Amino acid sequence: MIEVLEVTKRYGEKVAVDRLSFVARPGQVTGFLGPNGAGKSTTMRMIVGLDRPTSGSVLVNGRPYAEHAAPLQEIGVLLEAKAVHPGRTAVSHLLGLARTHGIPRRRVDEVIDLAGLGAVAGKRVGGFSLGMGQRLGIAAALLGDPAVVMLDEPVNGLDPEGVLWVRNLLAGLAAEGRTVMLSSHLMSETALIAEHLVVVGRGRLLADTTVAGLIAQTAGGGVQVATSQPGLLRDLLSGPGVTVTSTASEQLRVDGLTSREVGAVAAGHGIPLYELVEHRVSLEEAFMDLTRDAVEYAATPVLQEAIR
Ligand SMILES: Nc1ncnc2c1ncn2[C@@H]1O[C@H](COP(=O)(O)OP(=O)(O)OP(=O)(O)O)[C@@H](O)[C@H]1O
Repeated sequence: MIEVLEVTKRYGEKVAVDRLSFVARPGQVTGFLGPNGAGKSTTMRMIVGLDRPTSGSVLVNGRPYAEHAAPLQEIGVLLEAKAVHPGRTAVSHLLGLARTHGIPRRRVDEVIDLAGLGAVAGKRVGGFSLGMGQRLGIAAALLGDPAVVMLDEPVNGLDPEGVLWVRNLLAGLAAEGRTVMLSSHLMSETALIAEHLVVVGRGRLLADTTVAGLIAQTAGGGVQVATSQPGLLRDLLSGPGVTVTSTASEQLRVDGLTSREVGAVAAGHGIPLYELVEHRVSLEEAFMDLTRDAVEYAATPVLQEAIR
């Protein structure tokens, strides 16, 4: 379990993380989402003691990271995939890490297989592609068979097969009862992997929810209807909590009712419908809606104009 409790991190004037609280629980994948500069990496660094909160506290399996005698066996982390000596081979890098914790060679071979690195295990890391580096970083994170796995942008640089591999791997780790947390700034991709979502912007918590919850809390898109009798249908549908607007000569947009309810009213009065579409808000729209005011490096209208 990872517990982030009222954490604030300042760098001089800059507030990178602002009274942030959330819990990543065992048995599920938590997606840690936010636009660039939202404070995700800073939070992850504080979770593993690489940075100290200005205030608040962070616990891994009930204790601050530094208080664990064998931290690799508590939490496996991928923070910077390229933070490996380029002259080392994948095996020597993992063996070096394993020795610090008395982890047997057998486990090194296991994680090499698990990460699909068998063919390149004896090659120098300096020649690895970004994707291979990510796989090596994930192998290192799993080395200590930890109860908590935390990965910063794990699918960055992976091809579609690699993305699928990460997705299945993380689902498997959560199914074994581990706490899995991954950061990303891509909503649609994260929604395929994570069930629990923690969304941050400018260091603050914007949402602590599920994929379904995020969609539900974003304003719905209404129902679009096309009929030969828009006036009659409009009168029949109008009522408390329902707004009906005319969008074209035979088209209406209905807010406050489902497509099923609109269809039932039309059928009940013998009104023919040519179109009945519920506009669903996409996850990406929901995410952008939520983080709109928290994007640090948004293109200004002038810039957008210049790009056109
Ligand atoms: N060491 C530092 N000194 C000063 N400011 C910092 C430092 N580290 C991070 N920041 C600032 O804190 C804010 C949060 O940065 P952080 O890297 O945690 O965001 P992020 O969500 O991980 O972004 P990205 O998706 O771009 O990696 C940013 O405005 C960043 O410029």
